[in-house]
Amino acid sequence: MIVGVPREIKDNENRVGITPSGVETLVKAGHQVVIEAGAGLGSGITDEEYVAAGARMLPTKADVYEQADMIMKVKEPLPEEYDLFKEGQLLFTYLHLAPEPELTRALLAKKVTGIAYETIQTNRGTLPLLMPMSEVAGRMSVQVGAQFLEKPYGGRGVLLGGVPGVPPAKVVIIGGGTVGTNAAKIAVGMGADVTIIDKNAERLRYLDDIFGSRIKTLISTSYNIKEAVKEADLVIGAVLIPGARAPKLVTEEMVKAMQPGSVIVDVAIDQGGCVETADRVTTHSNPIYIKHGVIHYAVANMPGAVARTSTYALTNVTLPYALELASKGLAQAVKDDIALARGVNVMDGKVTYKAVAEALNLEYTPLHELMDVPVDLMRIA
Ligand SMILES: NC(=O)C1=CN([C@@H]2O[C@H](COP(=O)(O)OP(=O)(O)OC[C@H]3O[C@@H](n4cnc5c(N)ncnc54)[C@H](O)[C@@H]3O)[C@@H](O)[C@H]2O)C=CC1
Ligand SMILES: CC(=O)C(=O)O
Repeated sequence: MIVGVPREIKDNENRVGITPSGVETLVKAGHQVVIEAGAGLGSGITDEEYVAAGARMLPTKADVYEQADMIMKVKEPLPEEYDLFKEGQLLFTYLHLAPEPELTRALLAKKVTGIAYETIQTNRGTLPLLMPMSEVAGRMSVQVGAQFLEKPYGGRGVLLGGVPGVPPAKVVIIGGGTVGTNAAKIAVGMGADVTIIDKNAERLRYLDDIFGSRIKTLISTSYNIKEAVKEADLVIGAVLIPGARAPKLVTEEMVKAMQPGSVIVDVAIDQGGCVETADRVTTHSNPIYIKHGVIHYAVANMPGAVARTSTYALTNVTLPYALELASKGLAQAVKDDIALARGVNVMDGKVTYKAVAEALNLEYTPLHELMDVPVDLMRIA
């Protein structure tokens, strides 16, 4: 198979879909890898390193899309890439289709098979291709939140850890999964007063076990969220229902009740955001806006800012699946690996992931109607 890796074009997206080590693995398995010139530079990887590992560099993105059977990248394609899709091409990347009707339409029209990193899910319910980037974004969320709480950045002028004689800042994390846990690690380390809210009591029990008395936990109800958010200096949105639009748990009224200069980092913005007033996606170039006096940070590719770390963390987990797809072909790969099958969001002009179809009000075609996969594919043990 020819695997193609284009350069990322989202604002300040410095990650790349493959490393030289990944190129070597694919080439040794008998595949060809074509990479857009300069694709790795943002992550500190030169064209020469790719060539030494066995890749062919191509001058333009169009060349890569034209030659590749499978496109392997990081972020969802942007409108200028839609015309480059080839019918039947495999697209292996983060897709986040629920808030992206136009991209979904383009993939359906070109009959591209879109395999979304973020919905590949094991039988235990874990999301192995989302996890490393959630670790990065969770850790970053507290870093950026602490920065924007500083007065010169428009914040309340509050130091996360406080100092002796002055209490620490209150950090409220909504969603205690990978992002939430990693945010809590950093916030606790900085000495903040941390509350984690989740709908899953088992998860809260686990977090209570690992953090002990250094955090407070709250079950997710609208009342608890309202009371916690009112007092918060920093709110971190970290909920996820795989594939679906994020539920709007923090309402505009709750945001109005926050102190001016407090900060919201809605990490879940890639799935539409869990804060009602996080009504637009921001970029690394222009990361915040202010609404009701509260700073909103809603960057959908946070790990792109720490590209070197993130590229290696991401490709550690994507490569084994890419190798399965390239070596076995789609049909055999999804038959053999149910986690990978759960990643198929669109194929043959049909939406094959239920939460995406529901979010976009499109017809849903279960994958087992198109491929040899179990009828109860989405049943998580
Ligand atoms: N903006 C960015 O650059 C990045 C965004 N993300 C996004 O961050 C979000 C969170 O990802 P992960 O932590 O990996 O997901 P996860 O699945 O590990 O955790 C999500 C948590 O949300 C909880 N949850 C679901 N509904 C809830 C509700 N109504 N109230 C309270 N809690 C609820 C779940 O119980 C779970 O513990 C996702 O949308 C992910 O795509 C991840 C990485 C980078
Ligand atoms: C998860 C995701 O969307 C990102 O890492 O950019």
